[in-house]
Amino acid sequence: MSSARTSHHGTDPKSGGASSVAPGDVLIRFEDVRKEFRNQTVAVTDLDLEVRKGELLVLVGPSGCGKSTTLRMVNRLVEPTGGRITLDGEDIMSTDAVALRRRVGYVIQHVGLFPHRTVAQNVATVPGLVGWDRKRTKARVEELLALVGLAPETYSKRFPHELSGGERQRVGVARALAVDPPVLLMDEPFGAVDPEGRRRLQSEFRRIQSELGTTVMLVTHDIDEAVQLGDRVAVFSKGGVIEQIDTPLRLLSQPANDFVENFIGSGRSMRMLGLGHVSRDDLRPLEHVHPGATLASIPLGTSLDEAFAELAVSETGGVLVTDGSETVGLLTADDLLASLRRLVAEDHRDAVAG
Ligand SMILES: Nc1ncnc2c1ncn2[C@@H]1O[C@H](COP(=O)(O)OP(=O)(O)OP(=O)(O)O)[C@@H](O)[C@H]1O
Repeated sequence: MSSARTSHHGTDPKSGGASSVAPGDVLIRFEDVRKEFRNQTVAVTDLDLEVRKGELLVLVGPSGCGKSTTLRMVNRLVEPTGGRITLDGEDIMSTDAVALRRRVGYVIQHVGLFPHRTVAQNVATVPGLVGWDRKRTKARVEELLALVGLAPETYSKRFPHELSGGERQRVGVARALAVDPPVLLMDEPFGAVDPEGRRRLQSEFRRIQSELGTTVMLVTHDIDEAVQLGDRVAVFSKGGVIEQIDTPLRLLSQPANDFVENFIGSGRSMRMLGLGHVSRDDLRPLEHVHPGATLASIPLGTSLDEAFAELAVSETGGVLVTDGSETVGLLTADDLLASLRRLVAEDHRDAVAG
């Protein structure tokens, strides 16, 4: 994972450690940004926000709080009415809007693929606009399709109506990544996918993003998606106000105020469990297994919430943990709790070090 995974915090949950980040590590900066629409709706009041190079920053909050407006100001689909937004130090208002949009990928829920163009032609849209030759474009399209899990030989020539919703979403992601933009803006990108496909797509996307080192701002109203995907999560309230910006674990373990706590809602601890994974350090030796006991087994790397579900139905209070075909240890409820505590302590240590 890129260095962005190791987040550094200041002590102010609303700054998300802004003061501790070197200026060169910030890719997008919002300074006192305001957006008032013609009908006098103030969607964003006075926003200060820094997006660090290589991080995946999630904007989450209730409907109508200004998340999409904030996102769309970065590529000037919406123009700010006050303050300043810089991309790599350059004021976006003095950058040509078309050139800006070529540097900033944009993925929305209803992907907006061109219906009469094949998958390959859709992915090749921006390379075509910026004048890549055919050979380079073809190689890039194939590389990207493979990256998002769509075998080029099967999918290149299909049309959007010949794809499932999840496959269309993947094509949308591949298209947005085609010229390797330094920034990707994503507005509810996985919204159209069923829950199971969504989880898979989320984790695949996470892998791709960290491989490419793309800086991502992603909008969702789903707190589960936010804490699963984000290096940091900004919780918005009405008027584009940031109530807290922190790592997922800090957000869940130390909500800054009642608004954040209510927004996260019940199930905070289960969500925290979802952030951890069973590792060798959690296990006790196999001697602890009761002779004659029949235990379920789970692989190393299973998320702690799934491990918890197995433990909840285990008659002896333990599950075996495997690495490939080998059983490597026993996990009990106490071990699971210890693992969660360690996770929180490590995150806290990072925060203090930052
Ligand atoms: N073009 C527009 N003209 C006038 N008001 C607008 C416009 N676009 C958005 N708004 C208003 O600005 C506020 C913020 O909208 P925005 O779409 O940014 O919220 P959001 O947090 O992304 O919501 P959702 O999760 O429902 O998409 C809302 O009150 C919305 O009605």
